[in-house]
Amino acid sequence: SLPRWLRPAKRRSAEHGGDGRPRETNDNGSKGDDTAISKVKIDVEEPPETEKTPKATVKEGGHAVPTFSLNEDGAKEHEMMPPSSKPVAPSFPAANSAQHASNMPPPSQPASETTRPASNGLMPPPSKPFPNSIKPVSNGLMLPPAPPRTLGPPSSSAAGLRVPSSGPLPNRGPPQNSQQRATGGLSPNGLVATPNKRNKVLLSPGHSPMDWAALTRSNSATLSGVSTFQRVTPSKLKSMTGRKGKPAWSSWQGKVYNITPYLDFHPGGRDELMKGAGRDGTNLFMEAHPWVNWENMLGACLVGVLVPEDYGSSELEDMD
Ligand code: HEM
Repeated sequence: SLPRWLRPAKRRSAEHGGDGRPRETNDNGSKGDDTAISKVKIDVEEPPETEKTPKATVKEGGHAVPTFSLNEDGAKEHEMMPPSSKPVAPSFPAANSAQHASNMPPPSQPASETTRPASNGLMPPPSKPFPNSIKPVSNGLMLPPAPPRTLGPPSSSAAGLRVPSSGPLPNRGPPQNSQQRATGGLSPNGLVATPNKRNKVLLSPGHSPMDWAALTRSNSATLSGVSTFQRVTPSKLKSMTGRKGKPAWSSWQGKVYNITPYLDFHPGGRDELMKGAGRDGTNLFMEAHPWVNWENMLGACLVGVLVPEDYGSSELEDMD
């Protein structure tokens, strides 16, 4: 394959003079492919003899020929080649369609490109041909970016690059996590089976989450049920069950909240929320909906902080 590359270059120089030997060179082998390629080149370089001629023109074209032959015959080899670089190919890849088809009208630009490669093609090292071959292949397999740069070819090449890049639009991962989504994800996992089922209750009118939010903003001072910040012992917490006229308190990460005002607003229902009354509700809460922000929602219901049993006065114990 390599020798072919070299050959085409030479031929190109000679051919550029304006001869129509292309046919001989075209013999390279892949007929079917040649036809396709030839078509492209033909459009670019010489409008003249259409299909049959194209083969000859291609080789003579020099630039086109080498690239073509490589593509067809040695496409595989070239595929493996590193994206080195130079531009001869640009015209080529453009012709290959992927880029051209999508972006630019081939005729005018390709011609310019072909001419360029020719100039380059005369002396240019083997590297050029590779890129070309690579490009066509690359259109399907590899990324096109490198070749266009080196060539610095016309807008068409650039366009081609742009297009492919845009084409493989980023695969976007899972949608952003929202509370709801999180719940959905959890349910499938099965770890939190119950919550997944969304055992929500029908909240009475005026008790929607929005209503709760409005309430906490307006009456924050009264929702805790206490006038001063409390030091709450475990026994005290235990006594605040929400029964016998007492409010329901529940602790979360060392903080004690009065959950009574929230009972009718709790989407999971009063009964569920009451499971945490008089005790630390962290585990229950986390099992049901770890994505819910307890502190934000019940900030207005903050009673105080938990303290060791012997921390306070005996009065607290008497409360039981
Ligand atoms: C302490 C024991 C608690 C239990 C056992 C419990 C249980 C539940 C259950 C079973 C649901 C319905 C299922 C679901 O929505 O996934 C639910 C929903 C909900 N709970 Fe609780 N809950 C508790 C405490 C709390 C607390 C303290 C808050 C507020 C800080 C709260 C806020 C919510 C919210 C906002 C929802 C709706 C969640 C959503 O729509 O994604 N819960 N809860």
